[in-house]
Amino acid sequence: MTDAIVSNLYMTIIDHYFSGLSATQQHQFAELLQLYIDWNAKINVISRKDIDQLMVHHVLHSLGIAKFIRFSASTQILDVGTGGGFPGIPLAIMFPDVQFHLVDSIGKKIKVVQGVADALGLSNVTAEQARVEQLTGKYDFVVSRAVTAFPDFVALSRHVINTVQHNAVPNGILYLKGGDFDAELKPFGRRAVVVSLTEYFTEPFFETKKLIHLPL
Ligand SMILES: C[S@@+](CC[C@H](N)C(=O)[O-])C[C@H]1O[C@@H](n2cnc3c(N)ncnc32)[C@H](O)[C@@H]1O
Repeated sequence: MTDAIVSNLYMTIIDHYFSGLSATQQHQFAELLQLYIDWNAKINVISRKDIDQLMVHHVLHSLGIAKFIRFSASTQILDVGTGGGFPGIPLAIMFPDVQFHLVDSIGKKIKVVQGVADALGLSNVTAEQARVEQLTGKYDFVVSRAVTAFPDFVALSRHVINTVQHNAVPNGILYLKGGDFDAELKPFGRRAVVVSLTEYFTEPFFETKKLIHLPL
């Protein structure tokens, strides 16, 4: 199959789960595969075996957050440890009226993120090489996937959460995580809400995948 055909097949998956996308959003999602193939050849941000699974393992996985919450316009989001742009880039396509700041401690990853955002014309995305501990700005939500153990992640990033609420869901951390992490959630008791992504998506990949929401 050519990459163009694979892109079209993937678009069917996105359309299936998210109806009503604009032509611009459809075009941006369809462009992702080729953009990541091209960038990944220069700077490795997605494992070579996983690039074939980009749309499910990375794009749809990121969009699990969009099933949990529809961010209101002008919400400010920080993606911590974005790597090649996940979950921030798919969410920025999904919510063009929401502002996304994507940070990673490794500069070459931010180069990829900036390249992808520029190619897609994502004017709601900024990207910065930084450690979250150094940031002084405030955000309604921190989104993230696969950065560190959850308690450590909360300790590193809780200082950036804004106390003024703009959304139906309380401000806080939205963290995508797989596997068994019950022990990691113990310190937060019932405050941490865990949703299985199988509630949203039927692909077997999501059988072990969860979203944690910690209001802060
Ligand atoms: C396993 S990768 C995950 C990348 C991306 N979130 C994903 O799911 O594809 C973890 C990333 O977190 C970044 N990172 C780790 N600690 C960080 C910190 N304190 N501040 C910012 N980025 C950090 C690393 O540089 C790395 O790119």
